Order: sequence, then C-alpha cells, then structure tokens
Amino acid sequence: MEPSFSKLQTLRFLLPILWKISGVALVLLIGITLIQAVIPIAQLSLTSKLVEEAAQLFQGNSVSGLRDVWLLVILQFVLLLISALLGSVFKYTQQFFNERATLYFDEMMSTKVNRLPLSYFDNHLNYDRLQRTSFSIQMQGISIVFIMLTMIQSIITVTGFMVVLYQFHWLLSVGMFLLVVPMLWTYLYESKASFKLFVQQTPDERMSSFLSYLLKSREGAKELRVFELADYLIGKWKLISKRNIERKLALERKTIGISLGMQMISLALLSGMLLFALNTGANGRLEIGQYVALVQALFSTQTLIQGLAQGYSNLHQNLLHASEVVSFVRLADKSDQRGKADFPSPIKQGIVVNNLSFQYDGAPSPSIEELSFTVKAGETIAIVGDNGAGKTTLAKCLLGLYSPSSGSIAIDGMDYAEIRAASLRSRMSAIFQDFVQYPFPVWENIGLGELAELNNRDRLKQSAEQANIVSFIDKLPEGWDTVLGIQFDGGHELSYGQWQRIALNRAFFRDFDVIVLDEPTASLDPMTEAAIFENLMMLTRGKTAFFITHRLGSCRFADRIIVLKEGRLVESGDHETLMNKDGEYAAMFRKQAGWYTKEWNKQKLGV
Ligand SMILES: Nc1ncnc2c1ncn2[C@@H]1O[C@H](COP(=O)(O)OP(=O)(O)OP(=O)(O)O)[C@@H](O)[C@H]1O
Repeated sequence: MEPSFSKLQTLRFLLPILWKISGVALVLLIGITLIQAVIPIAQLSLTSKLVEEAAQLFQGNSVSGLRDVWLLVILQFVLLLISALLGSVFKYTQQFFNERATLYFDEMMSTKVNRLPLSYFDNHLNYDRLQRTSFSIQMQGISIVFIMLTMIQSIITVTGFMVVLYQFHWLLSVGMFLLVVPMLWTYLYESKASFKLFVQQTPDERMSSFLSYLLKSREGAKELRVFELADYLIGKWKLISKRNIERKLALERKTIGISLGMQMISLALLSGMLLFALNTGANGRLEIGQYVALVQALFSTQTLIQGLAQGYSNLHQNLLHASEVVSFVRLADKSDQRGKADFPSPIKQGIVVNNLSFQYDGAPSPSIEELSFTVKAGETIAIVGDNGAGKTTLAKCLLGLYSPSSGSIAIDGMDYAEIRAASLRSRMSAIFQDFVQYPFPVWENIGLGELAELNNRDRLKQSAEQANIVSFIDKLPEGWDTVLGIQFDGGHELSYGQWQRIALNRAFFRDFDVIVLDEPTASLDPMTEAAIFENLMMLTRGKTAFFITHRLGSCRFADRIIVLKEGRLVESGDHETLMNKDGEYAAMFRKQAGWYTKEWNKQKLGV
C-alpha cells in the first residue's frame, strides 16, 4: 500500500515540527555541516602544497627549508583538530535532537491513537498501519534531517572537488559525474524494494511478534503449560519468522547482484581516469604534488558520490516512512467530527434509542439491528441475551464509543452526535469485561476513574466505603499504597475477583450521569455479588445505569430488562412482566433457576 502523501507534502509537514523540537540544535547542526563541508577542500590544497614542499626538501631544492613545511603541517593539524571538535559537537547535538524528536513523535502518536474512534481498532488493516507508523517513527522518520545535512555537506565538498578535477582536465569531472547515474539507480531501486517489502511483511511481522510475546508472557504461561503448546507455537513462530527472513534475504541477493554490477562499472570508470592522470603526468604536464592531490581527489570524490547516491536513496526511503506517519496523523485529525454541544447534565427526561443498528467494519451483517427503546432518567436497565446477541456492542454505542451505522441515540432530545466528545466522555462511566489492571497503588487504581480527584484521599475513602471495600483495602500489606500486580518491584497480586472490585470502585469513583457495567460481577463470590447488587441502587441513585449480565437473578434489581437475540430486541419489561409473558427471558431464567432446585439432580444429567 503506497502512502498517500507526496514527499514534498511530507517534508512540508515535518520541517516545521523539527524546527519546533529544537531550532537551536538545527541551526548548530546546519552550521557545523557547512564548515565540515569545506574542510576537505582546504585539506586537498594543503596536501598538494605539502607534497610539493616535501619533494623540494627531499631533493635539497627547498629555499625556505623545513620552516614552510612545518607551517603547513601545523595548519593541517589545526584543520583536523577543528574537524574533530566539530564532529564531537555534532554527535552530541545529533543525539540530543534524536532523543527529543523520538519523545515528540511518540507522544504525538499516542495522543492521536487515543483520539481515534474505537472502531479504528476493529480493522486488521489499521493494526498493520499502527505497527508501520510506530516502526517508522522509531527507526526512520527523524533521520531525514541528518541525511539531508550529510547530503548538503557532500554536495558542497563534491562541487569543490569537481572544480579541482576540472582544473586538471574537464574529462575528469565529466567522468566523475557519469559515476552518479548507475549508483543512484541502484540505491533507489534498493530503497523502493525494501519499503515495498516492509509494507508487505507487516501482517507477518505482527503475527511473529504476537507469538514471540505470547511465548514469553505471563498471560500465556498457564495455557501454554496446561496444553503443552510451547513447541507447537514456537514452530508456528519459526515458520513465519523464517518466511520473513527468506523474503529479506531474497531481496538482499537481488540487490547485491545489481550493486556488484554497478561497482564494476564505477571501478572501470575510476581506473580509466587514474590511467588518464598517470598518462598526463608521464607527459610532464603534472607535478608530483598535483598528481597526489589529483589521485586523492578522484578517490574522495568517488566515495563522496557513492555516499550522496546512498543518501538520496535513504532520504527517499525515509520520506516514504515519514509519509506513513503524516498520513496517520492527518487521519486521526479527521476523525473527531462531532458536534459542539455540552452534555445535558443532569439528565432530566432520559435516553431514546431509535432504530439503532451497528455493523462492524468488514463484518458481513449488523451486530445490532433496529433497536428502539427509551430509558427514563435514573432508571437501571439490565441487558441480557445469549453469547453474541449484541449486548457489548449496544453498551459501546450507549457510551458513545461507536457511532451508529444507522438510527440514533439521544439524551434529553439531544443526539449523541451533537455532543462534544470530551463533554460526553466526562459524564459517562463504565466497567468492561476486560478491564485494565494498572500496576499502580490502590489509590491510583481507583482514582484514575476521576482524574481531577486523583489526589483527594478523603473522596477516595468515601467512595471505597460506599462500595464496601475499605476493609479489603486495609488488609492489603500497605493499605491504600499497596502496588497491585506482580509485574513490578514490591507489587502485590490480587485475585481476578479482587481486581474486579477495584475496577468497579474506579467506575463508581467517577462523577457520572450514565454508567454501563458489562458483567460487573462475573468473577465475584456470591456474597460479594449480592452485596454489590443490593448496593447498586444506592451507588446509582439519580443516575442512569445499564448492566449486562448472564446471571439472571441479578435482573430483579433492574427497573427494566432488555432482552437481545441475534442483535434484535425481542422483549423488554421488568422481571415480573417478563416472567408472566413466558417468553425468551422466562425460559432463560427458569433454565438457570433449575440448577438450584431439587429437580435438577444427577439423574437428570443421566449420571
Ligand atoms: N470487533 C468486532 N468486529 C467484528 N465483529 C464483532 C466485533 N465484536 C463483536 N463482533 C460481533 O458482533 C456480535 C455481537 O457481539 P457482542 O460482543 O456485542 O455480543 P455479546 O452479546 O456482548 O456477547 P457475550 O455475551 O459473549 O459477551 C457477535 O456476532 C460478534 O462476532
């Protein structure tokens, strides 16, 4: 996939950013580059003079004796010293600039990723793009400035050398110029081919890193041992990695062949020019000092031209990588196209879901279809249904994380799309099935629910009291300051259910109008679960709450139950109404209740 930004557009986007990162460093780097560019030209004329003087001295023809030679040697020493000093300053400034730029681009990417709609993460092509953008930022994007500086330096030096060569004979400068063509072609071919391979290989590289991570991660450790999967997964990883390596080596073989051909042409040209210089010398038209300078100029120019061609091809490749970054950043900017209204807090009337359908990117059919229901402000709604019925999808739509494919959701008559994203988020809270386990202290794990109150220990304690987890926190080795999880030094691991209680508290710590709880008690013991549901009324008083659950007993706490089946709403009403109706809900409820009754015994299972 060819990035959609031209090299010029990419440069126009990048250069002001690089200037912003550190203008002073840029000026310093450019200044040093310019000085370093003319030093070799001065060196060349010094060498010529030095050899001339030395030849005179050795033959006993020198008028001034050693004095002039000494002066030249000192001059050469000073030039080399300046060059070395500037080299060191350049190296440090480069490192400084690199570190700053990496930080800047990493931050820019993380910010942009988090501004993208959640649906961005539902398409595998976007994961490929994210991977490529990260790689391009880390490895390539910011080297553009250094490549350009090196090229400027080489162009100035080469021009100086070309002038020197031209003074000997115009044929030499033309011959040198001819060297550029095959070199440039070769390197450009190589850079285009390797970028194409980089894009092609992204899905395989992703799978390979996923497997490599799984094989070394804590998440995979249990299953890999129980099912003895290590050898199988290592084999799978090796197969993909070998395929990747083979593709890279095939490209390498091809480019080495082409590059060898190019080198032969350039060496033949160079040898021809050396013979020409020797011939000129033999005919008495060159002094020995001039001959030495000429040979030095020829070799240096050849090396510099090679560097220039390589620099140009690197620049080309880097710009391709950078255009990945630019198109990603631009794409993120386009995504936030919501309205400007504020969330109508507190909610007075309620939420109206009207003909809501949502289809995932690339999915063959909608996951929820034509859902219509209303929720009064302050109501607690249970959402139930089989696996894959569309409960979580509906929850994400209710949270404004997904925009409807068709239909709408409105709060107090205001369509979600009209509300500013930040305003909508600030009034919503949620706990998901796969909540995050932050390896931070307890207070931070809970406080993250409402960043503005993160350091308000009194509010944290009050919220923990309401959620009934104070005694649990007090029993932890360092109470509120206990770092959770064992990934880091001094961390204390919790059971999944304990983690869930912390995550629940985080959700309730937020100052919200609407809360969505996706299987909030799935890992809790029956006593804790009962306590939480009894507490739910108090915790959500005056707020609108949705909870998804497979444990239908908890639906008794809901004002209303919404039953989904294959993405459609099939029933809605409170527990009594739905039981009396004797439809889907009643069937599911009886099935579950049967597990706890006398009739459900071993005989029924045929044991
Ligand atoms: N990111 C996705 N991309 C494509 N399809 C998806 C995605 N997430 C879910 N689906 C599909 O949408 C349908 C509804 O999924 P959803 O997660 O909403 O169901 P659910 O009722 O919450 O299920 P469960 O009870 O198992 O959690 C499923 O058929 C699923 O395959």
